[in-house]
Amino acid sequence: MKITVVGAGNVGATCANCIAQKELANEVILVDIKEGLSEGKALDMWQTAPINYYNTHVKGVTNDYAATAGSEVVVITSGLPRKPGMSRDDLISINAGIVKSVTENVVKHSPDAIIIIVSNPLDVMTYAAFLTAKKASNKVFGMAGVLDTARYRAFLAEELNVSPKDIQALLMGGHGDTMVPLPRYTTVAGIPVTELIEADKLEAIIERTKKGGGELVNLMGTSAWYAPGAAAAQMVEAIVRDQKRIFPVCALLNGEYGMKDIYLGVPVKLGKNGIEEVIEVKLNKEEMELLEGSAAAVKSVMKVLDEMNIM
Ligand SMILES: NC(=O)C1=CN([C@@H]2O[C@H](COP(=O)(O)OP(=O)(O)OC[C@H]3O[C@@H](n4cnc5c(N)ncnc54)[C@H](O)[C@@H]3O)[C@@H](O)[C@H]2O)C=CC1
Ligand SMILES: O=C([O-])CC(=O)C(=O)O
Repeated sequence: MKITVVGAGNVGATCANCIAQKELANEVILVDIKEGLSEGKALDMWQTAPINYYNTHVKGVTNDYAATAGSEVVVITSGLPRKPGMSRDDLISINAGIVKSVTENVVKHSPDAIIIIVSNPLDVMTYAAFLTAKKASNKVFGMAGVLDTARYRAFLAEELNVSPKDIQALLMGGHGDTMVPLPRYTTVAGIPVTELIEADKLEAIIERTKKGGGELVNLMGTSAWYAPGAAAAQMVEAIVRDQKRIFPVCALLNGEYGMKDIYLGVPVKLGKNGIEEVIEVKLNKEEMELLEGSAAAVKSVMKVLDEMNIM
């Protein structure tokens, strides 16, 4: 079992480290364009193996896709992160070209790989990778919902003073400020969250979740990496261990939720075949309107991709 992570920056290195610590593969290849960066980070990680007690060997390479050949899962994190004052969508002109060229290289050497996109703007970059890879959409999808629900669950756990392990939640839509946390599908050990928290406090948590990425960008001057890296690794785990986990994932819709030809966050079943099912939960009128609003925001960024004419 070989897994590749492209981009040895903050998110990619964290993701590779999580994959190694969970022993999800014999070998993890970490790729970057910056000479020495992936080699150095991989060597540093490998030196934690005797301390953290794992066998997975992380190897770093500079732009050498031959070393990634035969990977079963590839996580693409290469691209610029945003700075304070920017939106994720502002990254499109640079990141679209990066995601396209990286995807071409990945597919050339690992034609059967399942590809998970992390680069922003997430929904549109995942669509770009799908167009480039020319693979079935169950094998090309994006990570955002696992992270966004983790933020939502962490905020709720803190407010309610309960274990984050006991919070189950669903969040749909694009990975932007229009994302749609769903209180009707949020429980604390099976208890509807609305029975445990005042409406105004829940609303404040929903608003904080929607802007959760921006909160961290403002604090650090660049975007988050611990939770994003761990979230992508959790998706890899569901695939390589064929766990049939239900996660919100950025998936191509083909009529589900009345939408087509758009990548959007929806609940799916993840297993060894990648997306094994897109789950259609019942949404009420208000929830559906929010999801449609989020889809419209993603479509407006898809238009920019179209205008750039690089796909
Ligand atoms: N989907 C999500 O929920 C999240 C997405 N992100 C996105 O992930 C991306 C990476 O973020 P960070 O790791 O913080 O950035 P970073 O700047 O720390 O790392 C990015 C790495 O990509 C490398 N790179 C650039 N072009 C490349 C190419 N053609 N081939 C290989 N490597 C290349 C850079 O050299 C750099 O090391 C950003 O676009 C960010 O917005 C970040 C957090 C969450
Ligand atoms: O906010 C950003 O730019 C990075 C990201 O997608 C997140 O942390 O949710």
